[in-house]
Amino acid sequence: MERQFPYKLYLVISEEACYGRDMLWVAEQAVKGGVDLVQIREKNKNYSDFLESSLRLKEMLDSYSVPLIVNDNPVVAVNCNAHGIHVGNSDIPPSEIKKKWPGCNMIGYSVEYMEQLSGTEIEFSDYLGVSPVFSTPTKTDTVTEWGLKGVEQIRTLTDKPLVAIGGINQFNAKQVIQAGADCLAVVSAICAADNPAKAAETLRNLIETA
Ligand SMILES: Cc1ncc(COP(=O)(O)OP(=O)(O)O)c(N)n1
Ligand SMILES: Cc1nc(C(=O)O)sc1CCOP(=O)(O)O
Ligand SMILES: [Mg+2]
Repeated sequence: MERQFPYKLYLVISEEACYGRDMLWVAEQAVKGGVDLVQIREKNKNYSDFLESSLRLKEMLDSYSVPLIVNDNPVVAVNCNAHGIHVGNSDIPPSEIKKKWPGCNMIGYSVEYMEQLSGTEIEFSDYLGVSPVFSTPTKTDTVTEWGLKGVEQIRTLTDKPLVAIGGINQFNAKQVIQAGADCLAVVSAICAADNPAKAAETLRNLIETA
């Protein structure tokens, strides 16, 4: 049985997404509200700034026993002793990550095409990002808007844990879980909220009662 995935609410965070608020503060509030997995996703930082932010975030998250996932960059991930990495179709594939980073605890892999589900990379992945469930201004270089029907369909085709991402908020969270997602990943629903702790708590309650 594949679906050993204890995480339910996944914060994907960057400095940019916090609109001038301290990223560590936003992340800590989110964890207090119920986030149980965090990904640092810095698309515009150089290596040393990305690493420095990751180290600071990791230190804070360690005090709550919340794992840190690094987006895209295995060197940053290894050097901040992250729990794992998330990669997509333009990144180093999961099979290569497994070879180069044997100590990696978790590899997330974005699914943008149905064909990926019958490919070999899936076997090397610990969860699949359903990418995106709904189109979102936060990330516009996406392919298929899966929608709820897409989540349902993917659910029938794999036993891998499914992390839904893209346009998820308090108004659709329950439906996305009911469609078959194991975990919801959000950027703006928490990072742009006036009260990130409250936003996380609301989402977490919706997930738990879906
Ligand atoms: C949980 C989760 N799912 C999907 C993605 C997207 O990854 P990717 O397709 O590699 O795109 P970028 O995030 O690198 O722009 C993700 N980051 N996290
Ligand atoms: C990081 C990311 N990946 C996506 C994908 O579809 O793979 S969508 C996305 C951003 C999600 O932001 P928001 O919660 O603000 O919609
Ligand atoms: Mg990527």
